[in-house]
Parts: sequence; structure tokens; C-alpha cells
Amino acid sequence: MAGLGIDIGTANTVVCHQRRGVVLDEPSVMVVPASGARSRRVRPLLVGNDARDLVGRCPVGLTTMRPLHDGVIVDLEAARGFLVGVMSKVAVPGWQRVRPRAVIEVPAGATALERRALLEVAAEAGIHKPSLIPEPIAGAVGCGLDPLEPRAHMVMDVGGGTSEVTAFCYGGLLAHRSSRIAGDELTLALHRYLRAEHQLLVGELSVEALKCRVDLDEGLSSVVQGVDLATGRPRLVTLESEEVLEALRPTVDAILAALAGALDDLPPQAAEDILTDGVMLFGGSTQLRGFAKLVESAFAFPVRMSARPLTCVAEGAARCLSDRDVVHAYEDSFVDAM
Ligand SMILES: Nc1ncnc2c1ncn2[C@@H]1O[C@H](COP(=O)(O)OP(=O)(O)OP(=O)(O)O)[C@@H](O)[C@H]1O
Repeated sequence: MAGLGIDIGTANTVVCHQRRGVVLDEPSVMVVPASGARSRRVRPLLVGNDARDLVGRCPVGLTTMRPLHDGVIVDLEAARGFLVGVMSKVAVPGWQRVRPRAVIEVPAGATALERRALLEVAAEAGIHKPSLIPEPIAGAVGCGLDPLEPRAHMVMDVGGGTSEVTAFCYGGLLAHRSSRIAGDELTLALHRYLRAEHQLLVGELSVEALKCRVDLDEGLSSVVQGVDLATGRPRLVTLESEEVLEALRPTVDAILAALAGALDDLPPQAAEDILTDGVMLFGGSTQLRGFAKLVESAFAFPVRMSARPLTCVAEGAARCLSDRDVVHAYEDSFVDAM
């Protein structure tokens, strides 16, 4: 029976069916009764897209919850409730009785405890014999790289909660740097800038939408609506491109520091492979306009952008269901084993 590749991210969850392709790509958020948020059994009322619509506008008695923080499970019960909700969304008639197999990605820097927590949650959510794969390896497979060949590759995954830079070769990790500075921090930087420099308070969803419009490179200005901090009335502000760079550059530089660190950790022969082949970018935040160009100019090696930066991890995990060699080679390749 065909199985699933699952990418439970801080910002988005993607499920890829081995034969049908991506069957779910929705925000990692759920709505629960406020009284039930701390109870022993978390039963979400809404999961994914439906829940996202209520972010920042939840009525009294309800609250939104994110099951993951910085790419890892912090609340086992919340994560179990969320995964049960996700599995019921992707279930097709007949599946209720058949427990699907799955390969689930987990950050390469996740601890043994965090990995065990994810396996427990997956089994409780009805997944049969779940196996784990480091997220960068799943992403690499989804981008068409071969993590078993005797040549070094480097990938950079900038998601919502974490940025990870990983080099690997012949079934093992060569270098890994991870930072908790990623897309959420970029959103926060814009939010703080608008508040401090324009005295404008902007909602969470609106700042995120603004981040997806701005450009670090082109001289484009963007208009944003918010609430004036002094008068409490709605106001429009035009954000000039220099301001976008001023607001985002320190956060982008902190993300790039992980790439510089991983390059420093490489043995010389592997570094040569990377300088020739460059780095593959994926993860939603690498879609920030002008980001790839900044990486290229900072490091002067080729930068390739995944064709599907948001779904390649789940697609790679699904592909690994039929290529167990990759799963076996990397199942113990986590940073705590390096
Ligand atoms: N066009 C865009 N421009 C800038 N940022 C974007 C764009 N599209 C999505 N993002 C950002 O990408 C992030 C989500 O990316 P992704 O789905 O890869 O993260 P994730 O896998 O859930 O997180 P993590 O890997 O940290 O657990 C969010 O912060 C979102 O704002």
C-alpha cells in the first residue's frame, strides 16, 4: 500500500502521497477550546487553513495553537491532536481501517528525545511504523540530489522557525549549522520597524503578507495598512525599498551566518565540491525576493533555488518510502551523532 511523506513544519505542514503527490499543504495551526488548551486530551475544532482564518480574530472561548516551535515538538498532546486532525484531512475512504506507512522529516539538529517524541506522536496518530529522516536530506531528495553519492552537497533550508545549513556525502552528514532565526524573525523585524519608525501597529497576517511582497533588491515601495499607535485610527504607510532593507538586513545577515559557519566546518575536498556545485535553497523563506541574489553575492558560488521550495521536503520523504537505502543510511545521521 502506498504511504506518505510528512513535513510537519513550524509554519506549514505538507503531506505527500507516494502516488497522488501533495495531498495537503496547510498552515501548522489549530483552533481549540480555550478551556481545552491545557487539558490532557487536545481536540482541535479546526486544523490548517480553516484555523488560520481565525489567527488574530479568535472569539472568546476559543484559542489558536501551533503544535511546533522552532521546528520541534514542545507539547506532545498538542502535536498529537494536530497530527490526528491532519491525518483525518488526508484520509480517503477505507484508510480509516488501514494505518498508512510514513516517512516523517525532523530537523537534523533535533535531539534524541525530540525524535522519540515525534515517533510516539505519529504512532498515536495512527501511522504504521513511522520512520524519520533528517529534513535537509528529505529536501535534497525532493530537489533531485543523490545523498548517497560520493560527492559533497550543501543545502540551505530557511523555514518559519528554523534555518538549517547542511552538507552531506555518501550517506552521512559533513557539516551542519542551525539557527532559530528564520521567517518568523523576518516578520517580527518588519513588525518592529513599522511600530518604531512609523508608529503603526499591523496585524500578524498583514505583516506576513507584506513580507511576501517586499524586495531586498529592487527599488519597489509597498503600502501597508495598520492602526496608528497615537490616535488608534486606521492609517496607510508607504514603505520604501531602503527601509525594507534597513528593517530586514540584520535578520538576513544572521541567517547567512549559519551558511558561513557550515562552510568553515567543511574538509577541503568537500568544500571544493560545494564551491563548484554551489548550494541548493529551499524552505518558504528562501522565496523572499532578492534573498538568493544576496546569498550569491555574499559567497560567490552558484546558488540554485528549488523548483518547489515549500513542498520538496515532503516530496523527498515520500520518495524515500520506496528508496529505503536513504532512510537507513541517514536514520542515525543527526547532529548529536556527528
Ligand atoms: N514569498 C515569500 N516571501 C517571503 N517569505 C515567504 C514567502 N512564502 C512563504 N514565506 C515564509 O516561509 C515561511 C514558511 O516556510 P516553510 O513552510 O518552509 O516553513 P516550515 O517548514 O513550516 O518551518 P520550519 O522548517 O522552520 O519548521 C513562513 O515564515 C512564511 O512567511
